[in-house]
Amino acid sequence: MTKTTNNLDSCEAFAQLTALQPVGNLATLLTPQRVATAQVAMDDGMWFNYAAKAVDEPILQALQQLADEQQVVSQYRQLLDGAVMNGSEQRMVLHHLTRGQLGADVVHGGTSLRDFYQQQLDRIAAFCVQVHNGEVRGGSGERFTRVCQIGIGGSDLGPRAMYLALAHGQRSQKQLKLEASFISNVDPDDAGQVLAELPLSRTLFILVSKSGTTQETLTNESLVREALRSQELDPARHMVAVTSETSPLAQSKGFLTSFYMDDFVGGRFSSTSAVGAAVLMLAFGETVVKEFLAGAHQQDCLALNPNVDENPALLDALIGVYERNVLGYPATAVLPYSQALSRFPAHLQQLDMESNGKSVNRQGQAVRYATGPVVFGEAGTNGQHSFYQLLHQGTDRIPLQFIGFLREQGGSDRVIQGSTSQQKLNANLMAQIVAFAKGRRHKEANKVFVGQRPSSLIYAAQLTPRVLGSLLAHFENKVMFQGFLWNINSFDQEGVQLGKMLTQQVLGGRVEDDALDAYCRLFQS
Ligand SMILES: O=P(O)(O)OC[C@H]1O[C@H](O)[C@H](O)[C@@H](O)[C@@H]1O
Repeated sequence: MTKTTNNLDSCEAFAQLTALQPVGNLATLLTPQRVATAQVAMDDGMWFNYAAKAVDEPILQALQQLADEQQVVSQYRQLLDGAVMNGSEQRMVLHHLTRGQLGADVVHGGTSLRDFYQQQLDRIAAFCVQVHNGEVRGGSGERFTRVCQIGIGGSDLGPRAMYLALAHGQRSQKQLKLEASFISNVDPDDAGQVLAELPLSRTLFILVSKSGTTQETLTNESLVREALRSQELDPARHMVAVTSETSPLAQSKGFLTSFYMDDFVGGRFSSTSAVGAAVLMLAFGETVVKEFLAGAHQQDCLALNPNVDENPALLDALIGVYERNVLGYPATAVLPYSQALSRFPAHLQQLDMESNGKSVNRQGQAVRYATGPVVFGEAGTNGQHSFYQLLHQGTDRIPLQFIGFLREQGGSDRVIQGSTSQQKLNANLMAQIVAFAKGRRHKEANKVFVGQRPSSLIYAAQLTPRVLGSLLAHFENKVMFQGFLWNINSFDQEGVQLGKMLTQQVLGGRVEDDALDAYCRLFQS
């Protein structure tokens, strides 16, 4: 029997890990020397620093053994080579291939899928040139100056977070080609508000849906088409589609052109496929997107290293499993000290919680241990004035994932009252790490900080396109490794289906459940 199907609680290394003495005092562990050395290079001057994590040498060694016993890097290699890692849907998992080849040539239906993904990127690049130079124009003959993506879940969160992460920097360097907006929610106020602000005759819409069947997206598509028609604009000259080749959308007419992904790229892992590339290339051009993809590919390469002290995503994943399954922490907070990453926590919520929010293993049996944590977050320092109270003094201990940069993106930083805004931002970040770890004694009970709140820090000189790609892939790979460690399928998402089915009953007037029927009556008035 192969080891790759082992549950976490049947691993010898997990038993050893559980038997180890936890770190007694994070405050004393956090020495200056540890701050300077407890880190793993992520390349491009980027680091994963785990100095303020409650893991000492024996724990790290046990984590290495756990990674070895669960053969997580060899599972990653199998995934890269095109093994069916999404067993419940009988699918390969190929998002890494959208940004480079690391394993065997993966061929499906006679086509090399690396070639397929690259061709789609090339087609998008060629189309973007035509839009940018005015060869492709809107129905009234005007040049496109805006782009608006219609999509939800993985067809919104990642691309939107990536766009927002780069827009200010690109705008300040006068490199922003088209400003982007997004419509996702089926709430009519979402489309209503975005459409009211857009110059429709100059707007190109990208309809993004992998399945081509998502209710919210198709509803919003209709609203957009109606809005265009109401201004006597031909919707077919204002809309492109991004979808999987097998979806109903792939057959439909009424688009300037269509770009494709396939069933082997999960929605939440699709930012580096045509799903993210279309809006990012329209907004920033091909060079920026190539840099972004190169950063992601670089992390994918690092993730092949079996040594945890040289593989940041694996180390991050293992520490997360230790905190979840040995220390029993229920959640994790993502705290980027960068306004550009304001939607990054929202993307990670889907990435992590939709992937690892599972209770059965890959053999379909219930697991008897905790899997994915609750993930939430907010850009610093905004979070400090909101939920940090609970993080500092609440009854749950919640591990923290800080992200920070030496320099801002926009070049507008200036000294105000003795320090620049970036210096203030980073002073807050550093202060928080130490406050969380070390706490403070006080004679008044409500002013005591017990500390012992672990955190890690990813930092780099600046949030460039390449660094952004690295960050994205780091978390994708962390989530993947955690799924392997927990022996769960991180690549399906059945948890969304029940609600969808009941929604259809409500809309079709065929409600079977009496409580749901009662709720329907509440909303009738
Ligand atoms: O891209 P689409 O097929 O429209 O799917 C959009 C989203 O909806 C689904 O309900 C899934 O939970 C998500 O994983 C997916 O990203």
